[in-house]
Amino acid sequence: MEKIQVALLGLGTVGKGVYRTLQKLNKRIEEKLGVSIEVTTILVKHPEKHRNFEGNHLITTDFQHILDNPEIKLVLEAIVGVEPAYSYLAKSIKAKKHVITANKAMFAHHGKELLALAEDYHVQVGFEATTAGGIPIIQTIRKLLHVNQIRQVTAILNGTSNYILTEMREKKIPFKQALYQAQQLGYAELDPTNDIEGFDAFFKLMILSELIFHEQPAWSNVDRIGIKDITLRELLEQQECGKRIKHLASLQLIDEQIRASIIPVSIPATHPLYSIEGVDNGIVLETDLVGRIILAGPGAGAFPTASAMLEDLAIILRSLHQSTITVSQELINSTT
Ligand SMILES: NC(=O)C1=CN([C@@H]2O[C@H](COP(=O)(O)OP(=O)(O)OC[C@H]3O[C@@H](n4cnc5c(N)ncnc54)[C@H](OP(=O)(O)O)[C@@H]3O)[C@@H](O)[C@H]2O)C=CC1
Ligand SMILES: N[C@@H](CC=O)C(=O)O
Repeated sequence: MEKIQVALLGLGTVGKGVYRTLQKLNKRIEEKLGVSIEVTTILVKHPEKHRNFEGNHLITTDFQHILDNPEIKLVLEAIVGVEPAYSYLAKSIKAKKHVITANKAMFAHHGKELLALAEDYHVQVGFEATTAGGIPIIQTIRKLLHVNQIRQVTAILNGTSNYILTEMREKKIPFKQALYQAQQLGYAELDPTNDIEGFDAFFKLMILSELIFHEQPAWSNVDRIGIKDITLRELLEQQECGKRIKHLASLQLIDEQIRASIIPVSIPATHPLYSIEGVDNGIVLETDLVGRIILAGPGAGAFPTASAMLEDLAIILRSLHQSTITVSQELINSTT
């Protein structure tokens, strides 16, 4: 069976989730895709932390090992921050490697450039894991854009914030304790500022805006308020009135202008996102043809994110296989 060598950038919550899922589901992937995936090189920042990590691969801090290895066809990126992630992926693409990323901060800043570069170098970019964890929102939107027009998106896009608000309200615990739990569960980033101040949901909303409207609003025009100042008392008061405070991201086109916001809102039980609880994310798409579509599911964590990255991997490998079949068929046709 053909072996596909891949590199993993990052071996934290997501990196380990991807690695372990590949080990666990190896047989299934082989049966479904007809190829065997082998993680040969893993890039980390602090190699001493990973000395006892299972498996047979090179753990390195030198990205050049990955770049210079022509056998590595695909790079899965799960590191933190805009740089060096963007440079690594741009270089990978120029070396004709396909890339898959979970890094929304980087992709909100540079997704457009990476997609254009990938087109020039005839490789593919997967970014399903950047937005809403395991929910296949990117593929769903892509499928809807052929004929439908998406007019409005209302969503819960940060698993950590939703988890904190749910835990505080249900268990009557303070913000700090709920945040600590979210960190222990691998939902919150190591530095949780982006989660609790709304930047993480902001980056995800900008990625959706780019995908749906082919541009982002001016970042300075987007209202962004996080959840860090919401008190247990406020949550319980709203509950008394039959409402729940949710951290809502909204995107819509008004008079040809993209309007976006990420703010806490008190919503009634009739709202489609009222029952999205815990680490789940929820997305309501309003479209002109099919109408309303609602997606919900795990918005953070090792395995939901691994699911999104590996579905991207499957899509890329299938399309490569498909183009090989097409090319072979064309060759057969031209010789007969
Ligand atoms: N956690 C989640 O639920 C989700 C996270 N994401 C995104 O996935 C990415 C990874 O998140 P997560 O796994 O939680 O983060 P972690 O902090 O758990 O892990 C980050 C990993 O990246 C490595 N790393 C960081 N900077 C560098 C660098 N400059 N060079 C090489 N390696 C580096 C770290 O190395 P070392 O271990 O040596 O320190 C670590 O292994 C982020 O962009 C995040 O936004 C997306 C969806 C869900
Ligand atoms: N920290 C993020 C992880 C997934 O994107 C979140 O909590 O949603």
